[in-house]
Amino acid sequence: MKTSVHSEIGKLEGVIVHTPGSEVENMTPENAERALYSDILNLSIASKEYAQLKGVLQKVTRVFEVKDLLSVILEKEEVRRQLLNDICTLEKNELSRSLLNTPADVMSKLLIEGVALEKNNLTNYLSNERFWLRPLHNLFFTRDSAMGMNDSMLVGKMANPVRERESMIMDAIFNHHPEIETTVLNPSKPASEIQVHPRSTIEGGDVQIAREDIFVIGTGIRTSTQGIDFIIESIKRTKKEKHHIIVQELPSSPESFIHLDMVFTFLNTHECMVYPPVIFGMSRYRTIHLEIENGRVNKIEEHPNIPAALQKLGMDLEPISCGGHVDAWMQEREQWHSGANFFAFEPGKIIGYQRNNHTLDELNSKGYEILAATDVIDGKISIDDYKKCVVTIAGSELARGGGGARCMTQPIRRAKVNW
Ligand SMILES: NC(=O)NCCC[C@H](N)C(=O)O
Repeated sequence: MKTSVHSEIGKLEGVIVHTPGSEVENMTPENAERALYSDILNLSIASKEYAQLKGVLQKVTRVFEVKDLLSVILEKEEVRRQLLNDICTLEKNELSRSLLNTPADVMSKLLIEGVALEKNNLTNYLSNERFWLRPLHNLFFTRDSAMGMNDSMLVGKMANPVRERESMIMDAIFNHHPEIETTVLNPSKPASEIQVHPRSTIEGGDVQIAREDIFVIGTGIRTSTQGIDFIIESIKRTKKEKHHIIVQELPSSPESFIHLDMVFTFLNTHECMVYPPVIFGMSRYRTIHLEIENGRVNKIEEHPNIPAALQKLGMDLEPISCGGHVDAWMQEREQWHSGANFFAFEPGKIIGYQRNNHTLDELNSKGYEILAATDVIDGKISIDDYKKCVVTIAGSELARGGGGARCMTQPIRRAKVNW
């Protein structure tokens, strides 16, 4: 499959996900924060909820699992050696011979779920660590570790060490999987002529492809301005035609504002979801438009907000309020549980959490039919019968991990949009 992501809403043709496994439970309240969770999760409940997301995706597109993709590339001796070596160097572990010799599918599982620390010497006996290789608690948020940008896959440069192995795995998959054809752009392995600032970080939750020539990117605690400068440099070097980057500054707290997609997502050709206090509130969080053409930045100017900046570029978007438009408390409560984090699998057809009632009522008042994922999966209703709909998934446990439907999906191919 050739990767191609020219929008946030084009009909989905391929998506990478990760079904959560034991890695989401392998933490205590004390280290949940280190794992970047707001709470600890119960896997058996999370699995049932996740099955709803995956079940809906399987109805509409081709779904790839990270674990399977990884198993395939680990069959190649030089790939497994290189990847394990890179991981051990990064995580300051000695290369494990026994891990290197495990079958590909077992190794894939271990690289995701972690390897327990053997209490076989004094240091290990006294260590407070439970794992020699830590579990990838956040892998089910596949959105963040790599992102489709037109015909390339940009590998994330994660802001927190606990997520760095995720982007290494994605880099290896995109470079070596026989079924995926793409150009990989990786700020950790830049082309020789591009300087990457040591403070560069980029996570997919912040990067949105509004249109082939317009990227909307959040900057805050996860994606640094230096990370966005890397994207600008790459565009300068590879594209002659005019491209636009709209940068949205984000608050650094609470943790529900980590990524742009927690406060702003595209829903349709003419509609977007917004968390009003951040997107429209009187604040010091600026919206900055950079225009790039013929290898240089032509223009940098500020706009009142993202929809206003997009309107100047010919994209007229009606904002729909997360939490409804009446009560600021409801907006705040529903944003906290990823109420603005929708995933579009076709223009006007989106997936989101069932729990955010006020947001769903607001969408319904704008013509979105509310469909239960279970009914879609069971074939009781067909998505094709609706022009606009929101398919709702259960999300009591999943939301505690800190993300929603957009965070849990990494589209690699979408059809072009008929604007
Ligand atoms: N795009 C997103 O907003 N992803 C959610 C990531 C949540 C995860 N616990 C993290 O803090 O990285």
